[in-house]
Amino acid sequence: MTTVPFIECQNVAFAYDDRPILSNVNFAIEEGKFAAIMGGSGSGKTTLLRLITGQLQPTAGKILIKGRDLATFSAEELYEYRRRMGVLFQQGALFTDLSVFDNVAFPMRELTKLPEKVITDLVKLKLNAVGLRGTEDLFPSELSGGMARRVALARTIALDPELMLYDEPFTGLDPISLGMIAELIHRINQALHSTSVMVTHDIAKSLMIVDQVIFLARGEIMFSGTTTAMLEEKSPWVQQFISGASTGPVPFRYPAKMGLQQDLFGRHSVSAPLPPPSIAN
Ligand SMILES: Nc1ncnc2c1ncn2[C@@H]1O[C@H](COP(=O)(O)OP(=O)(O)OP(=O)(O)O)[C@@H](O)[C@H]1O
Repeated sequence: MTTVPFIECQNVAFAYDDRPILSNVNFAIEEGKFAAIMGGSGSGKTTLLRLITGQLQPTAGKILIKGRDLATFSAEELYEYRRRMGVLFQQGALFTDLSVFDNVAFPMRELTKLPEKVITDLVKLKLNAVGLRGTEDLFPSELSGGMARRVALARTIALDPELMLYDEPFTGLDPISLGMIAELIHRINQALHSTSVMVTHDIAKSLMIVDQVIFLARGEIMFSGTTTAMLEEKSPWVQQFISGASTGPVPFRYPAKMGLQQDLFGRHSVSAPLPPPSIAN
């Protein structure tokens, strides 16, 4: 019997106005699996995450959630879909004027009618899960970067989401905090059996915790498969990303609309010679 994937992208394309960002994106993530979206800066990873949340709509193709086209969701269905989603943003943005307790309780108070007593117990359980029980009365300014990220993680799992989305959860962390967050994300994924998608640049850590990798380059999928298959992948794009080499097929330059010469001397100056580089002054 074939199962319906939790998320399936079918020939998805997306453009910001007339600027194409993604094309021909096809992949499926089965329920309970953990996928990493990797790729160079500007390759469209966050855009893909926004398409999955329904914040953006594809310009072509379909995104199916449990077999249903996200574009056909009613407002109520979209609300319900998002309510069951936990999103951990880059930097983990906590509300600075709320205590740790109120930060974690926030989604419970906003999205449920749970009594305060139950919320208090749940907040303690969630903080315990990230190793921070006892920090309830602290404010974000009193936390280290790693602790703040863990509080944000506790808030993200407040309502036991069935879909977890992480946008570069390791950014700006020291190696020890990074290891802790990676381990926590892994444990939480195992405990909640949630389907998870993580946008990340950190190959070493993420390959240890995810089941599959979707590798984007120039807005297209260069590789999609298991972590083992990725490590064995011969494509120079993937190889350069894994090795972190500064030279290779991954472009260094933004694709400017005109050449440098035209940019400096005007659109009709194709034949004007560039001056020699000046070392004076
Ligand atoms: N709101 C927007 N309007 C117009 N262009 C945008 C917008 N958001 C992103 N872009 C452009 O879309 C491209 C892909 O951006 P995106 O943020 O998805 O890339 P990314 O792979 O997540 O990059 P990074 O790893 O640097 O965060 C980039 O060239 C970016 O400049």
